[in-house]
Amino acid sequence: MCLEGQQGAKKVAEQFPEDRVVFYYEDAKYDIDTQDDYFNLPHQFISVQQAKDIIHHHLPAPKQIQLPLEEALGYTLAQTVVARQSIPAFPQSSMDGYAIRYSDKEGELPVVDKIPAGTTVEKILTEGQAMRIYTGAPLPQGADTVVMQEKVDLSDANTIQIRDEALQLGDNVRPQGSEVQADSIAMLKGTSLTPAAIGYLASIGCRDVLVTAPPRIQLILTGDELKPIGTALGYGEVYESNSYQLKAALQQQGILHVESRHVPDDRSQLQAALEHALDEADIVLLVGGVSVGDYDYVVDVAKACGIKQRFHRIRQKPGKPLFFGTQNEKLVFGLPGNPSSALTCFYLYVAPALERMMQLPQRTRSIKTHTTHAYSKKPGLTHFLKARYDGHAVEPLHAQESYRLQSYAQANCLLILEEDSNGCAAGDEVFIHLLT
Ligand SMILES: Nc1nc2c(c(=O)[nH]1)N[C@H]1C(S)=C(S)[C@@H](COP(=O)(O)OP(=O)(O)OC[C@H]3O[C@@H](n4cnc5c(N)ncnc54)[C@H](O)[C@@H]3O)O[C@H]1N2
Ligand code: MOO
Repeated sequence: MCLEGQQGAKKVAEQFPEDRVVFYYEDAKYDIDTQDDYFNLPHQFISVQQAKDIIHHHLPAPKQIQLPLEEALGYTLAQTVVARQSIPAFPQSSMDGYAIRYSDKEGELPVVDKIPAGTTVEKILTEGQAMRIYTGAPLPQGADTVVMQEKVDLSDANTIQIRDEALQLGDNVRPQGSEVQADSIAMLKGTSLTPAAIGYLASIGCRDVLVTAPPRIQLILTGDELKPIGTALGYGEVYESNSYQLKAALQQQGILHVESRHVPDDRSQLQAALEHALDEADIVLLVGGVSVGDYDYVVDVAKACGIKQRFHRIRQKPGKPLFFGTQNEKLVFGLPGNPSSALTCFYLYVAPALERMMQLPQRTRSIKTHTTHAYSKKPGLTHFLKARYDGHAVEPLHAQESYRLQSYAQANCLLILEEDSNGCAAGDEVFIHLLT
């Protein structure tokens, strides 16, 4: 059906002057006047880029959570941290040696006291004296310089003579507040919490941090044929493996705790599991049952649970039957059950959504390189081939079938062959999607 000339279609066409707008018959009942109207359509069999745009449009605003520092690795700081105190909190020696007044450096100085690290009583150094001091110890009041112990002659009478031509005022002293001043900005909101960032926050006495929260995720695995690993396979059974790879991929995104549940191909059990998951989670990942078979209930059950379909099926291989829907701010992905398809859909659609929701640094994923081998395909679907990139060129691997993971286990990227292409010849320039 052609909507040319109708109000809604006209307005969309005005907003996307470069694009041709094609509507399926079912969609024609929707009034499309705004970009929101477009994104709210229950799209079918769309392009990879449309799918990415639709997911992006429906992402909820990032949330925040307070975490103990030791659990904050990899998250993004959601609040600027202001230092409560100056660090170092006192002028501190950075060497094992002697604390002196710089103006006394030529004289013979009696060593009148000893200051180990951890000394809690402030000592006072008067003119013409030295004090033994150790790395990390507080400088005595009156001292301004530390001489390394290798650069002095120590007499039997416990006096020192300095042999350090290059000695400068303030040498080997860490001034109070030189790391950070009390009440100044210690770390800006948006900083990625690397091991060093966590160490730095600990060193300034910060115990808990406000970070962008990882979404709560529930995994639902569907299929009568699935058996847990560790048991013997009966006739017609397969090991349930998708939960392992998806949980591992989620862990790489900083999501460590994921609840998963296996449900048989039964409409009411699936509906109960999905309703429970929607109560508990921000994102539900359903796996399997998303295609067109008589036992593929995911799409129907999602609708019965009040989930609005945003799209079903993408013009891509593997992962063609991917479903995406929302219920208020909750996201529901129906990943295809074939293991390669599930993982590829995770990498292409779920991982970028998580990165945005968690405000993680955007990784450069798509790069241009050359392929070592030819690969032919028919136009119509974007192909994502399991492939290995060595820094110079990319090699498409064997075992591209979506039920197989053998070569995926060796892959570090996906080689992208565009929807309308016939494939590639050896040496052709291609885009790859990096996985590591
Ligand atoms: N007539 C058609 N049949 C199929 C089409 C189609 O367009 N027309 N699409 C095919 C494509 S492409 C895919 S991908 C699959 C997706 O199917 P489902 O999402 O419905 O997945 P299932 O049928 O439940 O399972 C597919 C396959 O994967 C195995 N599986 C499922 N879950 C797991 C798991 N957790 N761990 C390990 N293996 C799993 C399952 O046993 C099947 O072998 O549909 C095609 N069919
Ligand atoms: O899209 Mo399916 O994922 O080709 O096997």
